[in-house]
Amino acid sequence: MDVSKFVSLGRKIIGVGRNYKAHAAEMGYSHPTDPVLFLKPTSSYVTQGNPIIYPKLCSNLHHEVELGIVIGRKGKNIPIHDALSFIGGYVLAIDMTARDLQSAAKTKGNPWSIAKGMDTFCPVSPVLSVAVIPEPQNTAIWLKVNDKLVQNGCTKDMIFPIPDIISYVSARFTLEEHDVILTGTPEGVGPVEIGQKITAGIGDTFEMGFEVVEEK
Ligand SMILES: O=C([O-])CC(=O)C(=O)O
Ligand SMILES: [Mg+2]
Repeated sequence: MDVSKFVSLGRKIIGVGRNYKAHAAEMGYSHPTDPVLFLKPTSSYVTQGNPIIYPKLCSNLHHEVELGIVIGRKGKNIPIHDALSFIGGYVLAIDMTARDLQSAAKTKGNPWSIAKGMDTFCPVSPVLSVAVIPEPQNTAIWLKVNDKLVQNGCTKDMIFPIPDIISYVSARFTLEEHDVILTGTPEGVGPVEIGQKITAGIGDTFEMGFEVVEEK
């Protein structure tokens, strides 16, 4: 699968929040009893070679490194035992979050759409084949800000494992080919600043870099 193809197809980006206990703890969230879902528009995609834009409307932009599942075929009400067969590949993604806008939305009981969905808030790798990630539930994901390692997690620490997420989402939204599910971030989220370089990777298998620039 070619990332430029699925970006242009304009499918869904579904985020799962609070899926790692240590991240839920660092944010002061209670332990969720069901996956917490949100959506990002496809206009938030940004691929390597292009910068992350720090919006003028935001004053606390955070990084959240995540493993993204790329759906390989259409499915509705997918049973947990069959869920892995709906995976067409993976992306490494950064769920960029305007933490100030998210906090304000939480206080008012408003949705997170703006905080999660502004332009360039979904940096993604090219689609990685399933063969590249043989153990998706035991894979290291990490993120550096200017060469300082700030997130260093493992997908084994997910509260809701990948098959459960796919099943849960598909009971609510029909999953379509090339949809992306962001599976949540491990601990260590924090701010990025204009001029910084963000590097994220999957163990020592893959890495990608993005520069943070001011909105013009
Ligand atoms: O904004 C948050 O903390 C929720 C979220 O996306 C995550 O846990 O990955
Ligand atoms: Mg996230």
